[in-house]
Amino acid sequence: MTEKISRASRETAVASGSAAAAAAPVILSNERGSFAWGVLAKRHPALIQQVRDAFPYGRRQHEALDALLDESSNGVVEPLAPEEPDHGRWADWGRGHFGRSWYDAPFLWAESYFYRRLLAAVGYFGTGPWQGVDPFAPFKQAELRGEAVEEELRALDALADAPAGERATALLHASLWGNRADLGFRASGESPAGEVATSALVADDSAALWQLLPAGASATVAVVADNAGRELIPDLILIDHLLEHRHAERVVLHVKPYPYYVSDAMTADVVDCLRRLTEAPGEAGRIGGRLWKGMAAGSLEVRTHSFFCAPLPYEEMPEDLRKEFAGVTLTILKGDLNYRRLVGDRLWDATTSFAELTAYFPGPVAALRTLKSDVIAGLQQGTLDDLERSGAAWRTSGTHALIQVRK
Ligand SMILES: O=P(O)(O)OC[C@@]1(O)O[C@H](CO)[C@@H](O)C1O
Repeated sequence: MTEKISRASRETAVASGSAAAAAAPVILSNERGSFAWGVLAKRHPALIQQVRDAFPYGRRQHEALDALLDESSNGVVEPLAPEEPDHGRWADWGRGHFGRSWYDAPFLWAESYFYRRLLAAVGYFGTGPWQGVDPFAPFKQAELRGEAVEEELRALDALADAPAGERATALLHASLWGNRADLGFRASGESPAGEVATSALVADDSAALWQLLPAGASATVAVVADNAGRELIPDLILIDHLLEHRHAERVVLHVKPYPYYVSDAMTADVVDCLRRLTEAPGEAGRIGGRLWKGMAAGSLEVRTHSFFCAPLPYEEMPEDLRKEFAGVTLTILKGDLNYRRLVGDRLWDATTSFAELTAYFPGPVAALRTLKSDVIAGLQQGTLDDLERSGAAWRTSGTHALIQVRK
């Protein structure tokens, strides 16, 4: 099966200095059969249904969900209600998209706005009884209680006595492939988290990553988390390894300030994962205990920023976040969405240099991502040729992954 690549627009390209950006169109969702189209046409309606089924919402929420389903399927983009706290910000970000089809807006914007509107529909920021109730919590919790997590935690016992290098690689890969566990995929019945015969790294700069973090160098590492549960657990285990083996003296874990992209991690999810770890027997429990203490001691700190839920590329990050990333030894960005925001949600020529695209980033940066959307850069020509020849849906199915580093 060959992939139908999303349609893209040069006109909607955001201003960017590089010539490569000028040539790489922004991804839209209006190409029927493309990945982006499928997200809006299938994944979003399925998600509305799942959220609706997961809570005993009242009439008001059901009506708002009906209206969102209708608008996003058949209508034009409507602004956020004036009483929503960030109405002004979204009015700015959405200029040019309101009154037009959702499918004609940049994919990144449309997806991001969909999640914001879903929160509005269920009253997440309202003053009523559903205020602050994460509509995705039941899915996250079920995953955390599931057999897969149980098994992954048990497997840590076998790794406890492995040589440090072997353990480091295994934990880095666990964090990387943990990104395949994305509840957004499951909303529409796709399953990148299943058994994958063709798993492969399309780029592997892990040697550069470890070079940036020699043991004992008092490094601070920023980890920008992606999904909760099955991804955040291995992220936390990797963080413990960095701290234990003195690759980092301090780790700052950045999470979302509110629910986003179904399974994205917030502070509450960090707490749930730490609790899951500490309550586990064996090595998992020991790791959980160390991390719990690390939070109190300041070697592990959780932070959040509204920019993490903004429909913008990292190139447009605000000054405070820029300073934050400039001040650390390495920033590790987890997941597909962070990758799209890091390099720009565009149809790059897949061999465009990753280092050039991320030159604006204020410090060394590593992307750990399974491939779940059309965006890809930094591939060797030979790798690209092999992937294209395979005929597989390698860009979007989550069967492939990458570790890319810009020093
Ligand atoms: O950032 P994650 O969790 O790795 O992936 C999120 C993600 O798979 O969800 C979208 C579809 O809903 C994709 O476009 C995408 O990037």
